[in-house]
Amino acid sequence: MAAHIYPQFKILLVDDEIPFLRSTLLSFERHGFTNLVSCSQPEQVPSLMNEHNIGLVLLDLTMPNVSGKELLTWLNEEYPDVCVIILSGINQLDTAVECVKLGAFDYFVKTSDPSEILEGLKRAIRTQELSIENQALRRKVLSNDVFSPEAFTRFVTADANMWSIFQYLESIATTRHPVLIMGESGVGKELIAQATHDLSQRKGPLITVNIAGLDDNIFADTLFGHNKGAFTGADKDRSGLIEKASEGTLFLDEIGDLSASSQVKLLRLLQEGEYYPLGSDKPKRSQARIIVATHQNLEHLQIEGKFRKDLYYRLKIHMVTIPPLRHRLSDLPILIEHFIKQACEDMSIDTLSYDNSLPSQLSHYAFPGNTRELKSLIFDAVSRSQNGQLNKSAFKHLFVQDSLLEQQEPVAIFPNNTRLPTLSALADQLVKEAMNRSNNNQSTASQMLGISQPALSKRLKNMNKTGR
Ligand SMILES: Nc1ncnc2c1ncn2[C@@H]1O[C@H](COP(=O)(O)OP(=O)(O)OP(=O)(O)O)[C@@H](O)[C@H]1O
Repeated sequence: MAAHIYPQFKILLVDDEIPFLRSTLLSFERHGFTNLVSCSQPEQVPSLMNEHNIGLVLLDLTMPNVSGKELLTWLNEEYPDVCVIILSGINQLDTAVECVKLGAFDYFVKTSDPSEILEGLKRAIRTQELSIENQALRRKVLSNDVFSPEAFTRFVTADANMWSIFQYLESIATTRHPVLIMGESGVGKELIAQATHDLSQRKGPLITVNIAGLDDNIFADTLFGHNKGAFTGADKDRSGLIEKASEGTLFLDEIGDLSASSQVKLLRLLQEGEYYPLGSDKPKRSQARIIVATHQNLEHLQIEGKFRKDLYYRLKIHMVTIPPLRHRLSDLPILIEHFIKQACEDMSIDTLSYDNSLPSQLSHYAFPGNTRELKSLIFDAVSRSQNGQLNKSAFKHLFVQDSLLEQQEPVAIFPNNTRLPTLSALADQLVKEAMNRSNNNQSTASQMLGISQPALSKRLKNMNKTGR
């Protein structure tokens, strides 16, 4: 199988000592750093920098013709975005300090423990990756475009916040860092994971594992596989899902349910890129990209001691929170339309017409089950429909709650002994709340408030003018 190319930019090794160059290249390759280029003649560096997409340079200090310090100064001026690590035969503090002042990212003595040099290499790669992602993000924010909208076609939305999330996901889609997707149940996290995988340009598949209910052994067996004889019944070697996802993405759903010991295994996988099949003491390397999702608040779980802090911080390098449907009310009309069409196609019936006021009627409902709930309501309504018209009886129970609310005695929301707000202050508050809930969509907010859109617009202008 062809080795996975990592990192996304090239690492250039410059050293006139050819045996050291060879052994370093071999060691890097063995540890999964395969995107390498090397040279033993420092005067070739400018043309190599020109030819390749180099993000990191490892530089020897003492070389004939051009010294490492001269090259370092040149690189810093010509390629300020490139990270330089000095690998020197000299163990002198003042030389190290001087190199850092000249712009080196790190300094190692060649005789250092190889694992220290590897750790330094990983740090430099991480820093470069984050800097590349930041630049991509900045470009996205400035251009305000989603370049591959087709990746998000399955996630139907007109919501501005969702488009910002798409932009963000697009800019980080090709990195190796994990992505954490948060949001209430049914908001579409799995669709977002799929879109992120589609954008990642990875050749392999998206493999989904639902963590909920998996104990530590089943988690390890499912993900990492086992060797023959690892436990009773393990009559042959079996590879885990992580291997199936090696050229692609592993999506771990319901990550908040991961047991404490499984959290340690996942952390090791993320930190070292390594895992052990059950019954094996030989680690295997994994190149799979990890995406995780949860409907729980991971930060709270971490504060309560139920989720490891180090794992949480690893996972949240790239994090998105999908807003609940009740905060994306402007999506209701297109989602209703979309699900009616989908249901009619599934049930092989002609598309149905429906009452225009349906989105605004449904906008009063909180949708605790989010888009999944809306989808099943619409499918239910379509299945009960006749005569080309959507049957609204499937929504009746939602409206009953509203009419009950209207019949109820008003709840005392102002304590007896406090001053009442004026009518206009209260109206302003209501307007702000409706704008908030509708994500600043005036048409949806006006429906919630029971006034026309021009009336709301006028009110908002007045509030702005008077600074309310
Ligand atoms: N914006 C959307 N457009 C179209 N379909 C959607 C959208 N959001 C969710 N759905 C549909 O709703 C259902 C639930 O979505 P999904 O499984 O992605 O949610 P989830 O957030 O992963 O839920 P859970 O937390 O329960 O795993 C799916 O059938 C999905 O296709």
